Amino acid sequence: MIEFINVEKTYTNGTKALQNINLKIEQGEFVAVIGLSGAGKSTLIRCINRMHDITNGKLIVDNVDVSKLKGKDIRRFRRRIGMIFQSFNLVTRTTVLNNVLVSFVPDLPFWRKVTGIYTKSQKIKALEALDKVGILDKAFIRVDQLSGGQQQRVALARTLAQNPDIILADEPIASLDPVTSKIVMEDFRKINNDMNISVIMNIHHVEVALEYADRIIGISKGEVVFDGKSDEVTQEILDSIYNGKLDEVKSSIEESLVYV
Ligand SMILES: Nc1ncnc2c1ncn2[C@@H]1O[C@H](COP(=O)(O)OP(=O)(O)OP(=O)(O)O)[C@@H](O)[C@H]1O
Repeated sequence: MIEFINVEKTYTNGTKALQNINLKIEQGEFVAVIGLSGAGKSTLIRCINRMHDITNGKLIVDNVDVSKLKGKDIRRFRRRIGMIFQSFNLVTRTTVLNNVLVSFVPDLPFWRKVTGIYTKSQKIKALEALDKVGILDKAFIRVDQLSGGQQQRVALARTLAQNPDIILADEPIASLDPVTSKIVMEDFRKINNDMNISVIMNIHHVEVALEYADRIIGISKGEVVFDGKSDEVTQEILDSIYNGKLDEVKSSIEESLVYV
């Protein structure tokens, strides 16, 4: 379980990105975090794996007080939390399989890191992860020959290979067209349903969030203004989360897709 208790985050330049955050997210939930640009969605997600430190309050993940972790313990903790970014973060000039195998690097002894020799069982795990997201046939293809959606699925496979309990996804479909977005969202749904991995996703596409997530957390100016089931979300609630600017958000998403 992920628990935020009176969490506050103020950046060093004085920007208060989060305040009064109180949330409990159970294992296996599929949560979408929505809100205007600058509302604090990314900050909220990135506090969970200590990419950002909280300034006040407590953040507990499976009985671990995240703020108290140090050195090796942070790295060990992060192994249980996969992170997916809008930009995929792949090494495009090598194969799909090599990109997934990278997830094992922190576990390798020094000589294996240098020689890049992975064990048979690691290779099997990597191939299984590719199979789960439906791109096993692409294992030996260079990443730069794949479409955006396929690249995001490689990133998902790389995360799955590390056997996480939680996947944090920061705008995973922001640079994908609607059809490809759907395919990637189906992967998230499958992983969430079949493997009981919690998915916490920051997303601009409201309709997609409502379709795929079980729970919606609406953030406005660093505070939670809605927390409930997707099917409880009404137009009024969306207006309060987006300060009445939802149409502007939708048209800016449509404009950005013209350039995909
Ligand atoms: N590293 C940083 N240093 C200072 N301020 C930051 C930093 N990162 C984010 N902020 C500020 O914190 C606030 C919340 O930002 P955050 O990126 O969490 O919002 P967001 O809802 O994810 O926005 P977007 O949808 O545009 O990504 C904003 O005012 C932003 O300018």
